[in-house]
Amino acid sequence: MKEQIAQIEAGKALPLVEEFYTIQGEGFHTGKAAYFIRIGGCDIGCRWCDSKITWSAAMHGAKSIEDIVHKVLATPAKSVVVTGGEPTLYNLNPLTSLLKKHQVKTFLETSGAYDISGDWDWICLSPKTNKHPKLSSLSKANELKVIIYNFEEDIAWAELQARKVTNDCKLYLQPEWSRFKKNIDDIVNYVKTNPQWELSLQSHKFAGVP
Ligand SMILES: C[S@@+](CC[C@H](N)C(=O)[O-])C[C@H]1O[C@@H](n2cnc3c(N)ncnc32)[C@H](O)[C@@H]1O
Ligand SMILES: Nc1nc2[nH]cc(C(=O)O)c2c(=O)[nH]1
Ligand code: SF4
Ligand SMILES: [Mg+2]
Repeated sequence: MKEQIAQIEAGKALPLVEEFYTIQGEGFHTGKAAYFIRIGGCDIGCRWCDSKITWSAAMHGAKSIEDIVHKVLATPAKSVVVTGGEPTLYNLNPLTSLLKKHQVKTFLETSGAYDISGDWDWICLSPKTNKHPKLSSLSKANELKVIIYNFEEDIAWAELQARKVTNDCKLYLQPEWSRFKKNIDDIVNYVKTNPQWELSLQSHKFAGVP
């Protein structure tokens, strides 16, 4: 157990919830094949989180990064999406350098609430009102993806965060899944009026894939 904790602290092993090869369903890279690594542990507590199973890291066994990458390399995947849970709770330097050693592109999904370790080809930051993103993380984002649950208040939150990212950061509004029907018309109208924003759908859920 002590050895496992040391391995996790060093970023040599990570609490793995699941791994799967699928299609990136959301945001800028939508539609491209990608291998997903979902890491356990998150203390942010979004009430609509679709991955609540990840919240307790202790429920998920630690897996060595060599074993994780070995499974990636057994597929034709050219890119890996590291998600969670909140993956930035961990030291991601060893995992990303091993992936890059094998010419695999590294994509991150994060709330931005913690410092970002690792070497990333693409960072998707989805800011949360429960625990605000760090300015240092916002400045690294290639993509800002704001979830719309309460339309008025979440749009205001989206506009506030958009002021803190770089000029070339892509801006997405993504309907919260359970309130899709309630909010989609307002989101579409907002994008038409404010075309700096784009619509991101969770297309994997429509396609029925993980
Ligand atoms: C499960 S989170 C894990 C990564 C990180 N903790 C985060 O929140 O960005 C992955 C992505 O799914 C989004 N998401 C989670 N639940 C959702 C829901 N019910 N509807 C739409 N998007 C959701 C998050 O905002 C995030 O962009
Ligand atoms: N297909 C698919 N695309 C995704 N993009 C971001 C996801 C995530 O949970 O981080 C996700 C996911 O869970 N599945
Ligand atoms: S930050 Fe991400 S994983 Fe954590 S509760 Fe929110 S959506 Fe879920
Ligand atoms: Mg998901």
